[in-house]
Amino acid sequence: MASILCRISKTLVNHRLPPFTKGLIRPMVTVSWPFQSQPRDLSLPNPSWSKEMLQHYELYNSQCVGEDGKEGSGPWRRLPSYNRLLKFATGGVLLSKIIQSEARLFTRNIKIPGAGFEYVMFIKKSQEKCVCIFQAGHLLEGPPGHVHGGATAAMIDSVNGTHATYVCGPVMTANLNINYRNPIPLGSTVVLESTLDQREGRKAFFSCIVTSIDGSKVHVESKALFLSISMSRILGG
Ligand SMILES: CCCCCCCCCC(=O)SCCNC(=O)CCNC(=O)[C@H](O)C(C)(C)COP(=O)(O)OP(=O)(O)OC[C@H]1O[C@@H](n2cnc3c(N)ncnc32)[C@H](O)[C@@H]1OP(=O)(O)O
Repeated sequence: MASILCRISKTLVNHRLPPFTKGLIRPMVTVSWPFQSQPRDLSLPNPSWSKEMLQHYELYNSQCVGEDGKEGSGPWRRLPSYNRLLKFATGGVLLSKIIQSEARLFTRNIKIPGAGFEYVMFIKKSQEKCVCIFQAGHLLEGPPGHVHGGATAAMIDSVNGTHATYVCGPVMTANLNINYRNPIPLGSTVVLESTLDQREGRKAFFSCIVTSIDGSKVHVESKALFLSISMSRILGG
C-alpha cells in the first residue's frame, strides 16, 4: 500500500501541468481543516475613516463596555470583520477553476483603505438589532458623485446576512426588496440598521433602514427574507 501511494505521489509531482494551473492546484497535504483564522480584522479604524465614522464607531464601541468597566459586558458587541472563513469550499461548478485562496467576501475585496466598502458592524446582545457604520469610497460610484445602488444593496445584504447568521446560523438570502429614497453622496458615512422582524420555522424576516449619520435623512428602506440552510448544502453547492 505504501509503495502504491508513493508511486501515485511521484506521478503527481512529475506530471507536467499546463501553466494556467499554476497556483490553482495545491498538494493534498495542505488541505486540512477548512476553517482558518482571520489574518486581519478589517473592521478596525484605519486612516481613511472620516471624523463622523470614527465618532460613531466610538459611540457604539463605548457601549460594548458594561457598567462594570469590562469589555464585552455592555449591551452591544462589535463584530470583527468576516472576510472569508472557508478556505476550500467546494460549492459552485466553477470554483475548481479559480484561485480559491484569492476568493473573499465581496464587500471586503477592495484592499486600498477608503477606496471601497469601509464598515464596521455592532450587534445588540438581545439580537433584535444590528448596526453598520458604512463609509462609501470612490470606487463605488453609480450616478455621478453618488453611490451605486448595487453597492448599497450589497451592504444591506451583508448587514442583514450577518445579523441573520448571528441569530439563525447558516442562511441564504431568498428575497431582498429595496426602496431607494435619497441618493447617498460618495464619500459620505451612513448608518444601516438591521431589525429582526419575525421568525417562522426556517424563515427569518429582516428589515433595514439606511440613514445619514445624523439620522436626518432616510436613504434606503428594505425588507429581506433569509432561509436557514444546512452547512453541507453551502459546501456541496
Ligand atoms: C458571517 C457571514 C456573513 C455573510 C454576509 C453575506 C451574506 C450574503 C448572503 C447572500 O447574498 S446569499 C446569496 C444570494 N442568495 C442565493 O443565491 C440563494 C439562491 N436560492 C436558493 O438557494 C434557494 O432558493 C433557497 C435556499 C433560498 C431556498 O431553497 P429551499 O429549497 O431551501 O427552500 P424552498 O424553496 O423549499 O422554500 C422554503 C420556504 O421558503 C419560501 N421561499 C423560498 N424562496 C422564497 C422567495 N424568494 N420569496 C418568498 N418565499 C420564498 C417557500 O415558499 C417555502 O415556504 P413554505 O415553507 O411556507 O412553503
